[in-house]
Amino acid sequence: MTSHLLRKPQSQSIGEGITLIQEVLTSDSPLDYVGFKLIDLAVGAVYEQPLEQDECCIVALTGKITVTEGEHRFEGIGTRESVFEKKPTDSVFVSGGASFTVEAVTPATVALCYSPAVEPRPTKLLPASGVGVVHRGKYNNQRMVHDILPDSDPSASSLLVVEVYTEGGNFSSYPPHKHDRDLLPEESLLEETYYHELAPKQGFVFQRVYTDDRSIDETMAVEHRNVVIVPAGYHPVGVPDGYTSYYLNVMAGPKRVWKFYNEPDHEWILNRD
Ligand SMILES: O=C(O)C[C@@H](O)[C@H](O)C(=O)CO
Repeated sequence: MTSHLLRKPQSQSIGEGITLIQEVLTSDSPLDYVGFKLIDLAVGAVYEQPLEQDECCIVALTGKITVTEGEHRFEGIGTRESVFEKKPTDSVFVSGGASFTVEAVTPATVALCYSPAVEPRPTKLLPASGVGVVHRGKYNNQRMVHDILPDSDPSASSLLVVEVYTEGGNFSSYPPHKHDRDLLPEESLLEETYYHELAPKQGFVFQRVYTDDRSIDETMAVEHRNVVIVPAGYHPVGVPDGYTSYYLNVMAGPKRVWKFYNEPDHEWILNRD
């Protein structure tokens, strides 16, 4: 059966030195709020993007880039050659209605994270030094999180962006939680995309996306550079021994609050000594 939630990488030339690896649009996915692109840039390549109704977080996943929007110019940003250096990177937030360019100073991979521009916000560098690093979980449920655009940071009007590292033998986004009901303060409605990388590259992880009524229930073998779309439901990730998992989450919904709801059957996992 073809999965509607799992996207394999493509390799489509969309300009001189620009390769589109992933593209998730609201028009070709079950999502209403979240869009995502991943592009590879050769040195000197310039990607240009006019934004209309969407705001965008440009994440310098690897390599060095220069981002320009109007009079704003952020030169040579980006901190790592591989995401598996496990250090935070630089990003730039650009609001709806603006137009930006990304130029590669070195070979680079750039994540473009989109959501509706609810209110205008100034263009802003989100420097690596400002990224919160959080270690969560215990036993085989440990992960490290880089908060690039958490809900505590008002730089964006609807977008949330986070990176997560999970070592082999561990689960993350676990115990299973969801955020698919606009029911604050108990739960917020946030769609989500997962962009995955693996080290070493031939690895895979398992991700299950499922709702309480099982109208969605897919368990996917997810490989390097795949995207998993989470329109609703629980979305845990399990990482086989020997491999390290990285994923970049983009979330958005009607309210910019990350309030998740743990699946009651598995909540006991959080309450162990
Ligand atoms: O803590 C984690 O395991 C990361 C997840 O919270 C992940 O960012 C997510 O599921 C967001 O809803």
